[in-house]
Amino acid sequence: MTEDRIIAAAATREDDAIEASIRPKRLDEYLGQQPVREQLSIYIEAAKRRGEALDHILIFGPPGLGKTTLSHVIANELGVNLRVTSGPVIEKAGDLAALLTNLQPHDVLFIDEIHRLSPVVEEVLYPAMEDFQIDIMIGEGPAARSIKLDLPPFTLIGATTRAGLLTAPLRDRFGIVQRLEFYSAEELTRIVRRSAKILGIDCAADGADEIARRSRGTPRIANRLLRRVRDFAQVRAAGHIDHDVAKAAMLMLKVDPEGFDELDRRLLNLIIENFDGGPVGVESLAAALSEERGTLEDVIEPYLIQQGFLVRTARGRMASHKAYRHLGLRPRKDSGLGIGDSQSLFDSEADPGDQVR
Ligand SMILES: Nc1ncnc2c1ncn2[C@@H]1O[C@H](COP(=O)(O)OP(=O)(O)OP(=O)(O)O)[C@@H](O)[C@H]1O
Ligand SMILES: [Mg+2]
Repeated sequence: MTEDRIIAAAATREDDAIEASIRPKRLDEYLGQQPVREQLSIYIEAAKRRGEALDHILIFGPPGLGKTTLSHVIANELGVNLRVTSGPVIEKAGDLAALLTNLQPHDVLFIDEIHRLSPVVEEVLYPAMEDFQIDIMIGEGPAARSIKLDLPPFTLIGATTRAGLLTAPLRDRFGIVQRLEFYSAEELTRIVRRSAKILGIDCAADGADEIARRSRGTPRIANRLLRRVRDFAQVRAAGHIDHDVAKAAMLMLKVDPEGFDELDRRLLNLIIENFDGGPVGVESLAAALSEERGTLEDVIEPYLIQQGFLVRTARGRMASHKAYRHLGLRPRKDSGLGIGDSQSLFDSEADPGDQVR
């Protein structure tokens, strides 16, 4: 199952527990994502100078890249309260109304998984975002009437792994849209070193580098691998992590030099062996892997695509030459797919199987 993956991008309970100590609180501790940081620092400063609430922000990107962290950072930098909720948790329009009417001026309301809001709740959000007003129904039956309530000016931050699943009217109401990208190995090295320092882990520069390079561009995975390598180092290397110790630990964890685990390799193998290198539709792939389609698309695929191992084409997924080589196989002569053919991560229009959204 995906939850058991050492490199699973979704948060586990252990992650959450350690979270409090290592989650960056200020913009200058939020490493990487340079363009996002630069823009946000300007927007934050400008809103503060004008004494206004910051415009609504939509943050999207694959799991574990720092969406939740960034919203905490934004609220901190603004010096306001952060109220946290998520799309599936807000069941009724009244739940959202209660949250909104309890905000202080300029507060941040963070809605995680905002693509999972119910349509009724979303309707309430539109005037709230646009005019800081909501319409609520008082009473029942013939005596029922609707009244308008004014809200304090606030900032809504919505996070989603799939911007494509948002309805157009909701997406249009965000003044600021930020997409998080996978982190470079250098950025992840800095994140690993920072976390090691906070957690008191003895980790040499080359050890941090090795962990970073196998973290699938994802800070959450980097932090988790750091903890697993620490366990290994404590038992086998007197607690000191260097390049060789990190490498040996990764071998035990079955995380390969590209940061792939067995599931990644199984996916690539499946396309190559069972589907002749592709193209194969995402539904067939998910079924063959016994994984949810959503997990395949949100968690497993994005990094493989970004790194050019997997290619999204109009007719489905294909394994690239890079994938063949990584698995020690010889590319099919006619497959003709180099990395250059890979499409951007969120450009999913090309796959007919994606049009369900
Ligand atoms: N830019 C960053 N610098 C340092 N650490 C980071 C950064 N971004 C994220 N992290 C760390 O990575 C972990 C995961 O981040 P976060 O929970 O914000 O991800 P997310 O995008 O909200 O994931 P999900 O989609 O699962 O909700 C946290 O431990 C956080 O401390
Ligand atoms: Mg999150």
